[in-house]
Amino acid sequence: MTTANGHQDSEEKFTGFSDKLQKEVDVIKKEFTISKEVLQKITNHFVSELDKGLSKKGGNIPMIPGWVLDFPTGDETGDYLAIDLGGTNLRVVLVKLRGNRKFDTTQSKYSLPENIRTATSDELFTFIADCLKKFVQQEFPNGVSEPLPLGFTFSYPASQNSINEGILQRWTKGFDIKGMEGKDVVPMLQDAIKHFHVPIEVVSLINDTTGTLVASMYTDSETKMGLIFGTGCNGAYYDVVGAIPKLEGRVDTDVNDDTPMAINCEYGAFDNEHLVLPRTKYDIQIDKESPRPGQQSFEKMISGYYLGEVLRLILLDLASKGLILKDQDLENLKKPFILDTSFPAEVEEDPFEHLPNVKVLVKKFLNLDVNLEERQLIRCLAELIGERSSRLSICGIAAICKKRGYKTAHCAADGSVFNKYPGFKERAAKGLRDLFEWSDDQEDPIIIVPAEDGSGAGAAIIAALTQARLKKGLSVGVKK
Ligand SMILES: Nc1ncnc2c1ncn2[C@@H]1O[C@H](COP(=O)(O)OP(=O)(O)O)[C@@H](O)[C@H]1O
Ligand SMILES: O=P(O)(O)OC[C@H]1O[C@@H](O)[C@H](O)[C@@H](O)[C@@H]1O
Repeated sequence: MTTANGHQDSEEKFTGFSDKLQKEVDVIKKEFTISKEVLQKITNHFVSELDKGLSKKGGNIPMIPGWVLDFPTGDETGDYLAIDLGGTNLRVVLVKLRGNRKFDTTQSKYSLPENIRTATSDELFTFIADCLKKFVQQEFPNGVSEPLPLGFTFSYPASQNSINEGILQRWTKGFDIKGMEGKDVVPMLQDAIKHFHVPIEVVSLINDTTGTLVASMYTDSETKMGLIFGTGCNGAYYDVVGAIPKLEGRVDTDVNDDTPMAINCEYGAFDNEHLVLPRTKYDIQIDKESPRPGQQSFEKMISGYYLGEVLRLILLDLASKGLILKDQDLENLKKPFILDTSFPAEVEEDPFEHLPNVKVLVKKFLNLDVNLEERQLIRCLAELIGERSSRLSICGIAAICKKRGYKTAHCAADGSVFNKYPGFKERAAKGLRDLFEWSDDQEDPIIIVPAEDGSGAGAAIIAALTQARLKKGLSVGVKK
């Protein structure tokens, strides 16, 4: 019975799905559940793919040398600007490195304009330069005596022959700005900054995971990798130059086999050849309808840009079979990407048995009225999608540990899915325990910890490391 305020009263109990719906749920549950054995199989293939990415021949995973050739000491100092062009926001950060593993940051966050994913490159860099101009005027009202050094965090796969270069390999996360793939984005930013007469010099281009790695290492020397679970997914770690065959003969004389080299894995591209990941028909449809079909297979199953879309496709599928939402207007449900990942996240956070918050959420996002059975279904699907994302996400972590032989590690993670998706942290830790078969009575030797601000402080520290190398006449890229 429904009470006056539209909520189910406490008498009504959920007694299970109808037989036909239960059958569908059982199939979906099987497809979305990742067993320990499957985790282990995926991870072993992941290790060989990381190796392949560093080979001269290459493989699915780009494994991009990031030209960060030193570990942070924690004593770097100075004022640096950083910008972070992510999948959802542009952040501008002023970082004051204090040394002694301490830094302060001031930041402003600007939502990316709605159309930015398909705008022109001029519009993108004008938007960025305009945000920088506003920020510098706000933070330095009396102007600056010399151009501010800037670390540019560019969260897309960009090849680098040096630290101040970034040739966009391909767009990800639904971006499709023409004329930028294959081009160096650093001069594009520097030209826009000059055009707006902003006193800034772009010193380095980094990936947000490289920044996360370095910033977290600055404050925690146990850090072994930097990870992002946000709009997209990715990881960075330090290898050594001698273990990177594709760099053979390409480095300067001041670099030897033991020199550290930060690697931006770009592992969202893992298994583009579809050998091990258990893709469902919903994953296949998302890939087919994306601007870059065949790319970022791993990312499209686990990251923030897509989790809401997976849920939408399943609901639409079950509605089209007449199992749910009968006689309702599905106009909104038919709109791609109408559900961002905050939707399944908030569904999972509804603490009440009758899921009243789910009712409100579905009305708000989809303009649909859902009964108790449909609310329970949405909850069940959100949990399956969230659990699959968390468990698959640890395969990249485990693969880096196996490849580098790390028996213990602090894995520094950032991004809204890691920070805000309910249960992500616990589910990921459980996935690592399952995969490595650690006994329950021991402390987890490999743990995922909250990262420092990689795309802000990390970019600044890398700019500082780069300036220090240049001052000593050391190389910051392939030999001239
Ligand atoms: N409560 C939430 N739980 C999980 N994911 C969320 C939540 N809110 C937003 N998101 C997702 O997080 C992504 C934004 O990630 P974030 O790390 O904040 O930005 P960026 O990826 O640009 O660095 C979006 O895809 C969004 O759908
Ligand atoms: O911080 P975001 O926007 O979620 O990005 C995470 C990852 O998203 C991937 O799509 C990019 O190729 C990576 O470079 C990036 O690190």
